[in-house]
Amino acid sequence: MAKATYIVALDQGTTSSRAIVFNQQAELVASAQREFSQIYPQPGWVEHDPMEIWASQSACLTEVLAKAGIASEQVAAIGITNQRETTIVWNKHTGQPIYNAIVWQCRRTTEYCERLREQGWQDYIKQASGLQLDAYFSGTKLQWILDNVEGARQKAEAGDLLFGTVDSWLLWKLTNGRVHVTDYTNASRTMMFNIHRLEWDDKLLAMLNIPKQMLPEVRSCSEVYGKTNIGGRGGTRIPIAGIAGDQQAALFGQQCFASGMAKNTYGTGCFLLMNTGEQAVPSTHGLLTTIAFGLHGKVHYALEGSVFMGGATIQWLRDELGLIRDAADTEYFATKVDDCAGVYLIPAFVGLGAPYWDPYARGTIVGLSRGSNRNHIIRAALESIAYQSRDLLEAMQADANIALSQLRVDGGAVANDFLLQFQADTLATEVLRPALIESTALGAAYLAGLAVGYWPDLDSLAAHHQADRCFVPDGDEAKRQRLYQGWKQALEGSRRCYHPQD
Ligand SMILES: Nc1ncnc2c1ncn2[C@@H]1O[C@H](COP(=O)(O)OP(=O)(O)O)[C@@H](O)[C@H]1O
Ligand SMILES: O=P(O)(O)OC[C@H](O)CO
Repeated sequence: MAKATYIVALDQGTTSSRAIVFNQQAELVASAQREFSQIYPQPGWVEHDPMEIWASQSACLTEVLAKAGIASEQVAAIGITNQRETTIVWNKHTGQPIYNAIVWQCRRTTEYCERLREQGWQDYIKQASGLQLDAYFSGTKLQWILDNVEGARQKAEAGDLLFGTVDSWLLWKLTNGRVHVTDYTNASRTMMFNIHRLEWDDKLLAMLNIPKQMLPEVRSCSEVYGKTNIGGRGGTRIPIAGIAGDQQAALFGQQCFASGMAKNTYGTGCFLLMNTGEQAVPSTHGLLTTIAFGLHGKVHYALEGSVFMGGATIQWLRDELGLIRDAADTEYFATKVDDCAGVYLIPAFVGLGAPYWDPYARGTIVGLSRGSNRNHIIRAALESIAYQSRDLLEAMQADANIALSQLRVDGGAVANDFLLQFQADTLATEVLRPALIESTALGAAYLAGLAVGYWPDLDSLAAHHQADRCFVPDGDEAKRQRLYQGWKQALEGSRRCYHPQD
């Protein structure tokens, strides 16, 4: 009898690398996870060691196969999903990175962005790349490396250096330096890619002074890019057949294949993506236009809103205020009070992301009275996650003119029933939690499996999306509006509390 085969997803996140084995029913068979170092050389700067990323990711791959008890020839394909925007430059002859990876959270190029804004580039960037002019994206990070690492620019111009987001770096390592490729979703986060023409944009490259020869070739999200040898020379050669940035992979894993479907991932931050079909919808409400996936010769676009402080707000309650011992405790405390009693917490600790893009806003707690207690503050923190997501969805619906019928959710914080019920109430929309919340890894597995015929087509995946629970809105419209108005007022206050001239 032929042995069963599996798909392995490599999920390279901001704080850990993971590998997950899925079977043909899209069930999780085994997983392995390794954390790696976060490097903070200066306030606002964030780096990773690319070699540690690779070491942790390849160790997870070996470990997960051992845990699952499967031989490498039973792996039908590998899919890669990754933290996006994080920028790596390496020497193509030696395979050595020339600098640490500059992480998506790193703000070191804010001044580069200010300069580009003064030069009037903002509109062109938005029109060509779909992005806001911000240090979040790879373009200015790559420019910084070429400007600041000795000899980098000359080497890049001589064709000795390669650039990649984390997917490209892993693929290059997995194929022993043979394949230098990225996919549409990762390319669409670089601020160098034209999302309409589906090619590197010469004008943006000139603006950033980036030599084109260091960029990877851009391919679809589901095809065989190359093969990796597990078990060294002479070992089994496994196709690497799927790539997508982690938020796009989650959208795919949640099976939001049709226009108008949306998912929200509640991790450290929150990332809300809505599929807008084959049409790239420009945002006039502070969102990003990005590529959802490229498959079978077609590209689907998405509107995206990202919130910097999601579950991280809960970590702040735990680590800085000491109000809770464990993130899960928040549900117990929040439900000890009937409502927030007018207390709002605005977690603008690092400014505000979409749809406000205000780097100068600061965190506030407002509405405190003599009777306010820690339950109200904990509840306000959870509610802030839901309100920020509502801000995104309101912007999305205004941009795309689509009324959402259901929001699919995933990420660590969706274990919290209170949060999801409150989210459904404030959106007046059903919130659906799937049985398997590993949507990101599942999305990468689907993409790889589709490429090698492990799953024949999108329809064949439908049976694998199982609901765990659907949170139905309470229908109290007056309360919904009143509470949200309070949030909006509190938010305006947080934007006035610090100013660059201060
Ligand atoms: N039960 C819970 N209630 C609220 N927040 C939670 C809960 N469990 C985890 N979190 C939050 O979710 C985040 C972890 O989610 P995860 O998806 O692992 O994040 P990431 O992938 O960004 O590292 C943490 O910020 C944590 O505070
Ligand atoms: O690694 P995560 O899950 O925090 O996701 C990071 C995002 O891709 C950044 O855009």
